[in-house]
Amino acid sequence: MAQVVLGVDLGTSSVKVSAVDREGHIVAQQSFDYPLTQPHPGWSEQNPEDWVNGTTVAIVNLILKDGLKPAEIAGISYSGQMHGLVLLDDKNQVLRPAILWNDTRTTPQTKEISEKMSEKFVAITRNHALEGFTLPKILWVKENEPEIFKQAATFLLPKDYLRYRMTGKLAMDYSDAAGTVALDVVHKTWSKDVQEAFDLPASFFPELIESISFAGNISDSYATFSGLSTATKVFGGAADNAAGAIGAGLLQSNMVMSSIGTSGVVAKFENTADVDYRGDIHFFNHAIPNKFYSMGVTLAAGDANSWFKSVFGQNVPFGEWVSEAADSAEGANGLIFTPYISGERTPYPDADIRASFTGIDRTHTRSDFIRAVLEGIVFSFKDIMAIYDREGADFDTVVAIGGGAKSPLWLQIQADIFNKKVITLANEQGPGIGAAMLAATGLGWSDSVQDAAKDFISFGTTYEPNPVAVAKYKQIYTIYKKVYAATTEISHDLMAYRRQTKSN
Ligand SMILES: Nc1ncnc2c1ncn2[C@@H]1O[C@H](COP(=O)(O)OP(=O)(O)O)[C@@H](O)[C@H]1O
Ligand SMILES: O=C(CO)[C@@H](O)[C@H](O)COP(=O)(O)O
Repeated sequence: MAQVVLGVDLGTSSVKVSAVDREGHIVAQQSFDYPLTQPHPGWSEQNPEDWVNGTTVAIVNLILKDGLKPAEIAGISYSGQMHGLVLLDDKNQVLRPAILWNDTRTTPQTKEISEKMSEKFVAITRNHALEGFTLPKILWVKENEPEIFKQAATFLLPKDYLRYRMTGKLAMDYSDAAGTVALDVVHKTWSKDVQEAFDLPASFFPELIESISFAGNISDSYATFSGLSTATKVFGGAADNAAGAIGAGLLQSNMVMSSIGTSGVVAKFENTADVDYRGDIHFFNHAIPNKFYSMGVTLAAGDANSWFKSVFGQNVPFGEWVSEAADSAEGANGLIFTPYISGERTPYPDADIRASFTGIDRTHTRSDFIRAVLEGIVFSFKDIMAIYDREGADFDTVVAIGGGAKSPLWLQIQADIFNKKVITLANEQGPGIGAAMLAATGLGWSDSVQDAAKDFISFGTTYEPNPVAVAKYKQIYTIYKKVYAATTEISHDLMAYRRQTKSN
């Protein structure tokens, strides 16, 4: 009987479950979409039950439609959207909708954290307290929904909640725990300083495990619900960017990963914690025990493209929509888009900045607008890479993953704007493959995550920078860099106006 592992990629727009055999081949894949609600400007929530139901439908389809036998599924692990707060009461019941990574309601709490702990906070957690991270969300509920917070016994992150529902056991892995900004990243313990500063009891913080640790078997109740076997072993799993990084083979410091999912990420493998970005770039524990990775985030990358298509090209298939940009030219004939539709994180930690098109001309066509959107997203990645350049980090290869890596045109735009070689994976599902590698390592199929990479990772096409396009993009990027400063005050005034009209 051929055994497989399941890599569950719990994304923001959907869950994707990949069944992967011992040789690293994806033998079947199923996904399920779920909604996101935005009840107020800057808010972003999901119902944790949707994650459980979506994952279960995908697993049931793997069994019923793809013919996977439950007894063949040896192990399961996860890649999860990061930072989302799932608050649980003392019976482990969900107390309110999950507050997601792209929810920016917490600006007052981020200020409170910086004022109370200042540089000590960055020294312990290796990050600034940004709106997207979990600790500010915990404080927001404490201050704004005290009746709910009074009932809260513990909290989990999205994929940890899903794992709990599949095994009945509460735990959080280090790579995701680092993104709460309540973890002492170097010492791998919940920070007592953070707990004391914000009056949070130690009992509120869940048990910490490694990404490759055995976390339990499929529970009786979930086996009945899903058709899985209770013999299937479940392993910790990782933050989606840590899982994506290992799934992209990012195991050496000469490589960076560029991920265009709902959000956008540029990440780099860090062998030790010696490098100090002073919080300008996130610094987290890796899914590989005692290794680290750094990363910067564009809050809306694929999402800016999806949003634009949903407004101006609802019925056009994604592939066709993105390909239309080929009818325009490098620099979109002088049209620049900044992708700040949900605020921004790196390098501008600014919840109230908003997107803009600059230079709209009577001659511009839809293809120019689409091209400007694709380019603006990649320019925002270039802004992240500028921090690595400033710190003297040397890399020559970019591995592209995420839904955005399905488009050859967008990949060439990345190579030309970065002026680096861009490599794809044979399958763009980096986080799902990373999750499968964690299960394979946990099961002992491989001695280490690095060892699993030899079987599980196969690269696809290489995109080389074209010198003519590189020169044009260099010129346009110089102009792009001026847009943030030029639009800050206007954006902030408009956000204040929206808040005022919403409350009237
Ligand atoms: N055929 C395509 N070509 C280019 N980009 C695409 C295509 N299909 C989807 N996308 C982009 O991929 C994004 C979703 O990426 P994905 O990695 O699936 O996200 P997540 O894991 O956050 O749910 C969409 O927002 C969209 O912009
Ligand atoms: O906030 C972050 C990382 O800090 C995001 O990268 C989330 O982890 C969401 O990921 P996707 O759903 O876009 O893959």
